[in-house]
Amino acid sequence: MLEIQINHHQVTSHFALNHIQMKVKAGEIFALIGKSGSGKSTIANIVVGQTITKDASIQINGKELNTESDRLIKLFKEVGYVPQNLHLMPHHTVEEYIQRLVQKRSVQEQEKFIQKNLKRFRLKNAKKTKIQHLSGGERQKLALLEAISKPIGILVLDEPFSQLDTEQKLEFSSIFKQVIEEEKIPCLLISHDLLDILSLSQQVGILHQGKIIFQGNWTQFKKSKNRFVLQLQHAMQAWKQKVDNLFEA
Ligand SMILES: Nc1ncnc2c1ncn2[C@@H]1O[C@H](COP(=O)(O)OP(=O)(O)OP(=O)(O)O)[C@@H](O)[C@H]1O
Repeated sequence: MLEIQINHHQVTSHFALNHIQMKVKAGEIFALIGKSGSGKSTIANIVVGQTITKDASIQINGKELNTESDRLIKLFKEVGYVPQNLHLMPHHTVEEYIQRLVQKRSVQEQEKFIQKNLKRFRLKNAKKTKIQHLSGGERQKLALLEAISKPIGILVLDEPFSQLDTEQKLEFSSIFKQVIEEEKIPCLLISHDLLDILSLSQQVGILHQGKIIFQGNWTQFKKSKNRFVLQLQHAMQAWKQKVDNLFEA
């Protein structure tokens, strides 16, 4: 279980996070959505330990990460993080890159890890391709693979869909969901587009000007009369109507 509590975090004189509370169970995805500038990346950075704040608590199974000593580390040790801008070494092939992730293991274990994950992440056909020549979807899959290649207690992804086309989004979603379930990790997923997280997350939180103005499961989302949720529901219905019209025509 991941428990996040950020009481107050002042970013600028005009912007602060206030009263943020989220709980994510093992194997579940909590999708945090909000418009640009609502504070999503600031929350992600606090949860992974890249932004230091004292008035916050980040706990994995009751163990506090946000302590004086852990705040000195650039990224909390138990955290897997896929940032918005990926930093993958461009001149390695996919296979070399994966091997590098597990180079401390025995040769046999390395080979087992490589074969298992080339299959699981559907990267077999790209194994000899240099990272600089990969598609956006392949790069995103490799970044996720890297994040889970060490023992972690939580996983945080910041806008993983923003560089992907529709087909890549669908493929990445399905692999991502399967990996989270298999690894049984609580996951915080940051996104600005509700359509990307539909049927992917168990819970959704809506962030507005540094505050969470709705959080719950999809049944609660459907029933909610919160004005921000209603706006999103209308947008979704409009999309559905467009798709229906296209296929009925
Ligand atoms: N290092 C910084 N210096 C000054 N202002 C900042 C800094 N980081 C964030 N902000 C401000 O804090 C607010 C929240 O930014 P944040 O990046 O968390 O939003 P976001 O929801 O992730 O936006 P986006 O979807 O565009 O990435 C914005 O008003 C932003 O300008």
